Amino acid sequence: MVAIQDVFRKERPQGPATILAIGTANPPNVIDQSTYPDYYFRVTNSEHKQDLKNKFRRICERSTVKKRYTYLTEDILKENPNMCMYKAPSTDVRQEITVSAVPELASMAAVKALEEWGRPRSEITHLVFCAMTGADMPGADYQLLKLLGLSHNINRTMLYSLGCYAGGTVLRIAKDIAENNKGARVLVVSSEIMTQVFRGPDEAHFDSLIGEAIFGDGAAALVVGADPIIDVEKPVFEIGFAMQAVLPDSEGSVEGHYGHAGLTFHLQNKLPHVVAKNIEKSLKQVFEPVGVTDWNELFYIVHPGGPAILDKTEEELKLAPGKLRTTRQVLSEYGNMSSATVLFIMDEMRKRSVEEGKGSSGEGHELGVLLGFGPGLTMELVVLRSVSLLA
Ligand SMILES: CC(=O)CC(=O)SCCNC(=O)CCNC(=O)[C@H](O)C(C)(C)COP(=O)(O)OP(=O)(O)OC[C@H]1O[C@@H](n2cnc3c(N)ncnc32)[C@H](O)[C@@H]1OP(=O)(O)O
Repeated sequence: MVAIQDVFRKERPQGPATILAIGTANPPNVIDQSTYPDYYFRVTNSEHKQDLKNKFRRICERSTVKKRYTYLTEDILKENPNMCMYKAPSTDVRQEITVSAVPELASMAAVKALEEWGRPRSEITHLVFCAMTGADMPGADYQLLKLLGLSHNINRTMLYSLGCYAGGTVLRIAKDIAENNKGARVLVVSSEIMTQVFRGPDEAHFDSLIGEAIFGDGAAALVVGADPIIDVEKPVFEIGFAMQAVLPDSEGSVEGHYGHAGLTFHLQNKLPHVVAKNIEKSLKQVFEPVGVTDWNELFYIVHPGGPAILDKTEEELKLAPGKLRTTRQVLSEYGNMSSATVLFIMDEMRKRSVEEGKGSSGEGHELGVLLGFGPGLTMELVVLRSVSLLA
């Protein structure tokens, strides 16, 4: 008798997983950071908390964020005043908005990625989807499949509640799928809606106000596959290696907890320091075997949890000025969109590299690193290899 594994054994592709297209999307409502403190304290009926408002204004100014996008309008907040308190029963309404918004925004990003990819949707074989919020059954992956008209036979993986590091997680999983299944084409999606996180100010929870100053809504989608079809598929970056680690002495640095008032975020002041002091050890582990010891030889896509994380990372790695400029630009234009942010940075980097006549999609460098951070404190490290832009 033929063994079952021999019947279903898959041929493996020759080359590494490759990013073949990227699309991004944001909801239409724009937050102007310069007027946000006035708006936020007015809409949450907190005008009397003047000291807190002044401190919040300083944080907004120093956040380096200029604008961000949100599903939440003033009308929604007026209709749901409990969302404007620090902690009042409001999970149901938050959930109602998020459950439909997560797949909706995801589909807008995915349509752009699929258009750029250029092949029929029926050739997508796998879907890997992450979202911090909006857990539901069946999940946002199922809703997206319906919205896009994807095959009912694709293999779906839905990852809820990972937090900001998930932008690296989805790439790591997509790499394993693409490199183990010949012909696999993986639609990778991150859709992050902060409706569960928005809340009014509270003096005893200033970390929550840091989230209010930086978080924004956004979705990104990628198509990943190995052995690109020449003259049909256009590689953007190769995924060379991917790993995850829990950083030492980091427990409690970032946590999120669900309750009757949605998702509350807890951030410790030491977070930027913990992140930065652990990066070099991991870079050495990964890059020394391939002969890279000067960290300025790499391009960088770093989850911009806040500018303090980027400042400390630059300092620890002794990076030349401007090495994180694409990361900082995305933070400035969109805020911290949790896991989607690193994928936006990747998109921005390959576009700028073309516009500025760089030799490769990685700002002229061959190798680069994508770093995701989030609850745990968990770090995802993904090594990317750029593609040549020289004719
Ligand atoms: C969602 C996920 O899974 C992962 C994530 O991305 S979570 C988000 C992670 N991001 C962060 O933790 C933000 C990191 N911090 C920053 O970038 C900067 O501190 C900032 C932009 C928020 C403010 O910049 P700054 O004003 O130059 O910082 P700094 O002087 O250190 O702090 C200003 C005030 O905020 C307070 N503060 C800073 N971080 C705080 C925290 N985590 N909790 C409470 N208070 C905090 C400081 O104590 C200080 O208060 P005082 O003025 O009363 O002394």
